[in-house]
Amino acid sequence: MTSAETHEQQDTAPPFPPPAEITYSGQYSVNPLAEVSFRRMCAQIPKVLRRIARLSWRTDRRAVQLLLGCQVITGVSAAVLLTATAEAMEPILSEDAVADRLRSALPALMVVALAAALSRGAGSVATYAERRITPRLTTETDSAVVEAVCRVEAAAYAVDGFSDRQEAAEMGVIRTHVMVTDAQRFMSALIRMITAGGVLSVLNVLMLPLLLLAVLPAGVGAVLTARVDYETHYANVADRNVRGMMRWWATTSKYGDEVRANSMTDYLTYWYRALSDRCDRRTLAAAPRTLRISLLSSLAGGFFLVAVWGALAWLAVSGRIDLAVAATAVVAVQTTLAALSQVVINGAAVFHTSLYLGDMQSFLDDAADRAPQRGPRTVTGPVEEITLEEAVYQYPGKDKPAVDGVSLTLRRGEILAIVGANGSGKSTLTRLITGIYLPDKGKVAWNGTDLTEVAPATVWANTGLVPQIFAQWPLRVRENITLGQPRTHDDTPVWEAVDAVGLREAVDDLPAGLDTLLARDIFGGSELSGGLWQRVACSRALYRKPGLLILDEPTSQMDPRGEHGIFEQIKAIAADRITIVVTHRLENTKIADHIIVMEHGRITEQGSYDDLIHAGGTFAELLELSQDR
Ligand SMILES: Nc1ncnc2c1ncn2[C@@H]1O[C@H](COP(=O)(O)OP(=O)(O)OP(=O)(O)O)[C@@H](O)[C@H]1O
Repeated sequence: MTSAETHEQQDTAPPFPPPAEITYSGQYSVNPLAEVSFRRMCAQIPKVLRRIARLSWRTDRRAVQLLLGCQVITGVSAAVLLTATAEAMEPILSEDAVADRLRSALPALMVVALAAALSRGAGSVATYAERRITPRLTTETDSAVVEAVCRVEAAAYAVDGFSDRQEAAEMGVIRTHVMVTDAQRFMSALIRMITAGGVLSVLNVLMLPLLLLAVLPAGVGAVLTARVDYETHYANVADRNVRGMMRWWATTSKYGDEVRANSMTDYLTYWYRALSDRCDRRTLAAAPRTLRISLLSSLAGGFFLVAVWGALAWLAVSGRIDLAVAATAVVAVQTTLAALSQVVINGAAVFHTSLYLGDMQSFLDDAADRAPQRGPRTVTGPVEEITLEEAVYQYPGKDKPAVDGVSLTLRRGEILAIVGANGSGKSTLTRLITGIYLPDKGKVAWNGTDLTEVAPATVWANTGLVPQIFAQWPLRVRENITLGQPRTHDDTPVWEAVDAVGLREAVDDLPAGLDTLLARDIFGGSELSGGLWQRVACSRALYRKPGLLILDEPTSQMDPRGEHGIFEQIKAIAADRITIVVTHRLENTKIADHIIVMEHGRITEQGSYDDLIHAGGTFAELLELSQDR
């Protein structure tokens, strides 16, 4: 094709398709705030304050005690400050000589100065205490979310909305950065408001309700705005989740070659921007609503504020309160007003936080419910036999089972090969055998014990799995091999595992041998080739010396020498364990004692290699195709 033709084709090509509309359905697609009344929303604030206090208490008791002490000092100093101001006003506004007025007011003024200093000091110490709590609280909640996800039954990943709820929970973690600050500011403003309001009520009983009316619209406005923000956030959760995943895929150096050499950059950046624009559109669509809320609440607040000052002026001018009291009232009104505004702003922030914390908590609760609850029995001793009886497994949302009534017996010392077309259920079958998934129907038993009754950790202590797609951990070579096993100071078994997969030369070539960090992106890190990574994954499984060894396409990226070495090794250690090899390279199944052929989730043929090549079935056909070049 000439370059002119290429250009012409590009000119006439249809525009990029926009990202798919991502909406998940089911119970989690409903915004939990949609039906909630304003009163119920406000009622959440004390609840969330208690939760923040509980979380903080668990994180750092002394800092919480310090924080509470500071709150008390703030409140007391606010009351002392106002009372002393009232005392100072009387002599200051009297008819005496200036020097006498100042002398008489001096003790009260000194109390004012001391109370102000105390209040400021308490504020600074409270900030210090809050800074001690916040980072650890964030780490606690963040780690709780990570741990919860790692500990759920693997089947939970396929449940509708699980990953979006995880994304929503992440927002709760982010909010923990500001939640103690918000709660602390809310509490100290509340205390200042109560004390200043109390003093004000003593001066004139009418003032407090008027002041409340002046700030209440701002409070209502702030809570309603938080509600709108949350609605937008909720509508964007699924898109943000996918955008986050795509961001990682598009920017991680592992896929950099593919992105560049296949000229994917334009579409990926367009896609990313289009999804961001979609989120922005939802956010912008909400802006007029928040503007309306803000304007209306300011208008109502302004009206009542004018009424407050008007009332104060009227009380003073009509002689209902004397000038000294009026002057103190001005200070009290200012203090109460500032405190009330802070209460309202921080109260709304606490409410806003409560929404995200609620999501986080409900995700953690859901994840706890999805943690394995299988039974207390354990797998002890060597794995002698694994049996499957009519095992069926269907992924959520799928209309056909991935494994559909498989019966099988595996005995120690045997090698089983599983073959079959893509999507025929091979990997799912291995997940059932290892107990990663429990069958919907039928039974999987290890040494005669049904896996539904066995604590899964005791099963997985006996398994070694090389999955088709394995993780390339950004850890040192040593940890990449020993990951999942108890730590040991002795490198001998690590080197044995390295030698078993023919990796010694490559490890010796690395700058720091077993201590080399296998992460190209990190300073000082190194990278391995695809085949060498696959050898690392195999050595990880062999290092475990498992009772059940499962290798799902373990050598797909290896050179023939490497592949031969691995299969020799599998044969050499097969006597002590059950071994399963999933492969499309049918030649490799020669090492197996027994081969099963899967089609549409069922076993359609089985036998030894020689049986199957002469049976004239799918196996023989696939083998012939693989040799037809
Ligand atoms: N996590 C999952 N969620 C939903 N469906 C899945 C999941 N994993 C696999 N499936 C579906 O289950 C069926 C069997 O998949 P499985 O991965 O077990 O096949 P396989 O034989 O190992 O395929 P391959 O040879 O391509 O590795 C397929 O229809 C697949 O789409």
